Parts: sequence; structure tokens; C-alpha cells
Amino acid sequence: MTAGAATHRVRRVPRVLSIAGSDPSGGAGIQADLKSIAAVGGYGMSAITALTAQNTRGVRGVHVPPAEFLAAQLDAISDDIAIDAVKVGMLANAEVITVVADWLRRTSVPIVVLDPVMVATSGDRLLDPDAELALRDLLPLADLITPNLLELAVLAGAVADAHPVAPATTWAEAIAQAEAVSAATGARVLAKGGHLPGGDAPDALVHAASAGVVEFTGERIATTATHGTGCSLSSAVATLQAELGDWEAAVGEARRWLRESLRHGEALEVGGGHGPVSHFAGLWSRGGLRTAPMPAEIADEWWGGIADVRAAIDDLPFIRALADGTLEREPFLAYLAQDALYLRDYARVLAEASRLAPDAAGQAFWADSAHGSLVGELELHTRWLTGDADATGVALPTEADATSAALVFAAEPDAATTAYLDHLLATGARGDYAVLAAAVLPCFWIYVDLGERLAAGEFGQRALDPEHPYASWLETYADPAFAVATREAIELVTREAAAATPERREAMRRAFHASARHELAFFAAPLA
Ligand SMILES: Nc1ncnc2c1ncn2[C@@H]1O[C@H](COP(=O)(O)OP(=O)(O)OP(=O)(O)O)[C@@H](O)[C@H]1O
Ligand SMILES: Cc1ncc(CO)c(N)n1
Repeated sequence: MTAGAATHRVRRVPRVLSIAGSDPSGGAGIQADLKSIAAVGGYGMSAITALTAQNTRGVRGVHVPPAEFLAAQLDAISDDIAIDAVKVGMLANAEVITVVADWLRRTSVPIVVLDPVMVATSGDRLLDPDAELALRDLLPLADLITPNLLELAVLAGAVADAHPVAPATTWAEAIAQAEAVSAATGARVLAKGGHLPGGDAPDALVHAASAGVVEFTGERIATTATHGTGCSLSSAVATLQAELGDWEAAVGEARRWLRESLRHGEALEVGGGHGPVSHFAGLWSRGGLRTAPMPAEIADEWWGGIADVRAAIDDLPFIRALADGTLEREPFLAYLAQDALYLRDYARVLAEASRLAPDAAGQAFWADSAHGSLVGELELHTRWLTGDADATGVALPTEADATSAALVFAAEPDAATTAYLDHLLATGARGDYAVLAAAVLPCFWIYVDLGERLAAGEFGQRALDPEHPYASWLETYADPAFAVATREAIELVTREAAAATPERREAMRRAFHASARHELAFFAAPLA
């Protein structure tokens, strides 16, 4: 850990100001800076030093607004907003340099990265030659300076009392020049080898005060999309340093990001010269572009998506007859016998969801539900199937356990039970928690919905009669505690779906839909 890291206060979304020129073609200058800052996770701001008329082929003109107006921009920002890092780019002339240097002295910005822009990738000048010496006063205000080889030579000359220094032709020479600039200014220097001939594109982080040289190597990427690489790198390093508080880590991560962006630059098909890098290529491919739905929207969509299945369940002769009490005892007991078989394995599937759950809350919830379906629901079934249906609230006689188990699970699983359980058990075996949780949800949701609507008289007043032949069944599913558990299940599952990738969310929806169809087949079977 460096001294800087020890005192660093972590800033998850650093507020980063770019003081630079405008590139209307969007690949360099403040446009590249804002994209880079956002791409690596910062909040970007920009104070514009100069306007250029340029594209990927070259710079056609430069307009420098009055320096007082740059000062006004800088003060407007610093009077209101805490700034975690500043990146300085194109400065155009000596007057602009003075404004920026004065503002930096007045404003205590914790991180200053100076990209001493002098010449564009196209070869056009972006800094008056007579301003190169004025840069000397700005250098000690920087924490990190990021010159390319030509700029490094100019800075090395400036700190050597304006003795001209020739651009390095070897990497060792470049590092020696960086050491001289670092020693004279106290700043770290990132020497960039992008302009070296050869197959490598090395950078070196040089800090004379700690006699440290950290080299970053990597092969040169074959691309014409190199417009604005220097702007992009310096902005990314400033942002990442504010987040990580470690220069080596910040440069390393910024380089990884820039190299990925370089690889995708040509695919943007911007301009016929040196095109821009693709600043968001990584984010686009890994994060996706569409906004994720909210959990409540997912609940509505999934529930709406099974409206036809729910309507079909409502219309089943089994449900109608169960509601009005005319259902024969034989199909009711046949249904319960199948449901007992179902619940035994359903509890195992819930236990699997508990095992796979990513957090303790989820683990506890599914474990509770597994327990609930065994002691709450299965006990009800047992009372019915062992002929103990009238002994409400009385515990099962323990000496009869073996006999009752034999009775409860005596039935052969029918096709609907087998299909439903195969679906759930296979989903569990695949080991995807989110999909499994979606698959078990209809069993909560459809039953609670039915139970509540039966108890509300939606299927006739007979369902509310305490003398109803299947009153204990009706009460079990109208139990408010079951509704609470169901709401929690919906919340757990839809929150998981909201955080999932679109593909995974779709797999969850499909599993949910499949289970709903199995519920319909299950209710239809006893009278089929
Ligand atoms: N073709 C490439 N392959 C890999 N990395 C590259 C390539 N071109 C530039 N880089 C990297 O991009 C960063 C910027 O380097 P470069 O030396 O081009 O700066 P610059 O000249 O200031 O950039 P600009 O083009 O914006 O003026 C460095 O990290 C460098 O290693
Ligand atoms: C405005 C601006 N800043 C920096 C550079 C360096 O690439 C550029 N081409 N344009």
C-alpha cells in the first residue's frame, strides 16, 4: 500500500472535471474525456479551454474564447461541486495556462492529472510554441503528467532551463527523460510508448521521489482508431485514481480498459482518418443497453402472462365443484393423494432453492417454505387420507405414523404429477437459483390467489360455509400467513429477475410459465 492509499477515502462514483478543448468529432478532447470518465465509472464535468474544428483527419481551426470565461467556468464548478479529480488537456496558449494554474492553486483538488497536449495525432499543433515554457509552472501542480514521447522531450527541455532535448528514440531514453521531469516537478510521470516503433506499446509510471519505475507492457494493437488515446487514458486514470487511491492500480485498469476500447474502435466506422476508440465497447457487451425492469413490473408481466392459464383453472369443473361443495369425495381424495406425492418432492425442491440461495434471507425463506409445505399442507392431506379429517387441530397419532405414511403416499403418481415434478426436479438439478425460484413461485401464487378469491365468495357463498365438506382445505389456502409468505416469495423472485441479464430473466419467465401450466394440468387431472 502506498502512502496515498493509506489516507485515501473511497469514492464510488468520483466527480471528475476535464479542463480541455472541444473536439466536435467526438474522439478526443472533452468529448473523449467525458466518455472515458463515464466508461470507467465517474461523473464527468468539463470546462472548455478552446474550440477546435477537427475531424479524424486533422485540425482545421482553433478558437480560444476569452480566458476570463474559462475562469468563470472553473469557478462556477468549484463554488458548488466537490471535485475528486481533475484532468487537464489542451491549454492552447500561455494565458489559458495561467488561468488554470491560478485556479488549481486556489482550489484544493486532491488529484490532478496533466496531459500536456501539444500536437494532435494528426500532427496539428494544439499549444502555441511560446506557451511550452509557461507549462513549466503548471507541472508542479500536477500529481501525474502523461506525455507522449514528443511532449516528454519538450517537458524535459523545459525543466532543464529550456535546453532543447531531442525526443527519445529508445524506451530507456524515454524513462530517463521521465525521471528528469519527475525529479524537477515532484509529480509522477507516465511515459507513453504509443509512438515508439515496434510491436510493443509500453507505458512506464515513473516517480523520482520514491525511485520507482513501474512498467506496463502490452503488444501494439493493429488499428487506425488511435485518435484521442492520450485524452482517454489520462481521464480514465484520473477517475480510477479517485476511486482506487493507488496510481499503479489506476494506470493498470485504465490501460486494460483503453486496450479493449482500441480493439473495438474501427467497428464504430467514424471518419476516414484516425478514428476514435470505442469508449463503451466493454460496457455495451457486458452490461447490455436496455434498462432493467423494476421488480413490480416483472410481477405484473409474469402474472399477466399466465392470465389465460388462471382463467382456465377458474373454469375447471374440479374447482367449481370444490367451491360449491358438490365435488365427490373420491376425486377430492384422488387429488389429495396426488398432491401429497407432489408436496413431498416440492419440499425437496424448496430445500434445494434454500441450498442455492445467494444470501441468508433467501436461504431461511426457502427452508421455512420447505418446512411449511411438509407440516402445514402435508399434514392436512394426511388427516384426510388417513380418515382423520375431522380431528382438526389434533396431532397425528405417532404409533400410526408408519401406517399413515403408507396410506398417504400409496397412490401411483399420475401423468400430471409426474410431469410437474420432473419439471421442478430438473430445474433444481440444473442448479440455477434464479430459474428454480421462478419455477416454484406459481405454486405459492396461484394457490393464494385461489384461496383468497374462494374465501371472498368469488366462486359462490357456499365456499364460506363452515359446514362446507372441504372447509379445512379451503381454510389452509386462505390463511393470511400463506399470503404473507407468497408476497415474500414474489418479492425475492422478482428482485432476482430485475438484477438478472435479459437472457436469464427470460429463462426465469419461461420456468414460471411452465409451472403455471403444470398447475392447470394438475387441477384438471382428478376429473379428466
Ligand atoms: N496501437 C496501440 N496499441 C496499443 N496501445 C496503444 C496504441 N496506440 C496507443 N496506445 C496506448 O494509448 C495510450 C496513449 O498513448 P499515445 O502515446 O498514443 O498518447 P498520445 O500521443 O498522447 O495520444 P493522442 O493520440 O490522444 O495524442 C498509451 O497507453 C499507449 O500505450
Ligand atoms: C481538443 C483536442 N484535445 C486533445 C487532442 C489530442 O488528441 C485533440 N486532437 N483535440
